[in-house]
Amino acid sequence: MNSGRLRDNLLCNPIGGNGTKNSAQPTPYARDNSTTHVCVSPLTVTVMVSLMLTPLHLTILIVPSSFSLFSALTVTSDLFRLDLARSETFPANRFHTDKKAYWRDRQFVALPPPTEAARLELELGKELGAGGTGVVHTARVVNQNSNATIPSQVVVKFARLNHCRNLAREAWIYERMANLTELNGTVVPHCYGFFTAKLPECYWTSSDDDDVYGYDYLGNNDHSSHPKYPWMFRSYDENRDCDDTLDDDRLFAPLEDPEGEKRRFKDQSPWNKWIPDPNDPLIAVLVMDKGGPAYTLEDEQDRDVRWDIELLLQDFQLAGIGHGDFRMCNLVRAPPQTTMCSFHKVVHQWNVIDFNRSWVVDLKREKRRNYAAALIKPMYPGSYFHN
Ligand SMILES: Nc1ncnc2c1ncn2[C@@H]1O[C@H](COP(=O)(O)OP(=O)(O)OP(=O)(O)O)[C@@H](O)[C@H]1O
Repeated sequence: MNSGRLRDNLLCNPIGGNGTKNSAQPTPYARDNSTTHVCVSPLTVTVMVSLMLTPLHLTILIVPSSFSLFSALTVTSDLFRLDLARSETFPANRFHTDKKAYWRDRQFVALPPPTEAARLELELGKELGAGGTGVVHTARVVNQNSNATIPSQVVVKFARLNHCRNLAREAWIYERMANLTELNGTVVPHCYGFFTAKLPECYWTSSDDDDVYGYDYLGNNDHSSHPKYPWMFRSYDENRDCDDTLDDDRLFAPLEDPEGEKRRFKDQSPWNKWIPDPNDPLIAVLVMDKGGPAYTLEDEQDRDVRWDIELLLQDFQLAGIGHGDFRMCNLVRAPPQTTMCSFHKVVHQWNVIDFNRSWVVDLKREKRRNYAAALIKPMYPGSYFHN
């Protein structure tokens, strides 16, 4: 069962107890549909001790994060030029394991996007992959005027036109990881920000007249598996009028009004009630480091690979981030510029991507921290992971 399903179970069936010790289990935790059994391995013990002794991987970083380096982005291709601005991300509600509900929390807010930061210019390359939310392309860095060194190749994840809200959520997870944890650049690719632009403001560079006059830019009638523009609907996009529901949309327990100034909570976010507007379509993208090939069953035969994945899952546990969709396709070889994980003192060989289904707990405020940490850890390897 993936961690999202496990959390759903918790919401439906309150579970008692912290689990049982079972040294015969090959993986740190074993779970079934009706109850939760938490099996303790040496790695689990490390997490538990860490939860008592360390600041939970949640350190306020003093250096400006990669997420705030740029306030403007230009993406060019043979067909178009897009000028995008940094946009506000979409905060999640806190998942409160004691209350068994999502909860509005004063620390779960979006940061104001930088307006006077540097500009990044990219030339779009080939498509790397596509999924439920978007399409990912390689891109060459043509120019950038920040003081930071960034790799010459990055990736751009385009939301399809109906999935900008989901991408804004993924962006918030990257923003949170970049500002409150050491995960970016060690177990997830560095993310260089979340940018949006209105499609009508796009500049068409194609010399083909059909592209300029009367072309179906939304892809409503394009049924090919690789539509011409990355934001276009794909044949498998069933619901084009709204984005997919997120977990904390349906399980939010309202709180009292927030105190003080207007804060950027989930329910006050402009993304909360966002629906795609076919007459004024929005383009939304994330820019991040390029990882290598995705995990395969062959990789799984390697004990060192399995160990590295166990360690990086531990990093997520300590940061309080449940992935929600932990599958083979969401594990990629770490980018070459990956830095050492300060907790394990190794450079992880793998990185986790795709966070639009993620959920966040604040472990230091959970009454049953070990239980919450166990809940965060997805089954690895397992049938859901092999999907
Ligand atoms: N940073 C990256 N480095 C290398 N490859 C990547 C990166 N990000 C995405 N990809 C590739 O693009 C594919 C699609 O990306 P991603 O999973 O983020 O899209 P999605 O639309 O959110 O998919 P899903 O249906 O799983 O939600 C990945 O499976 C992977 O092959």
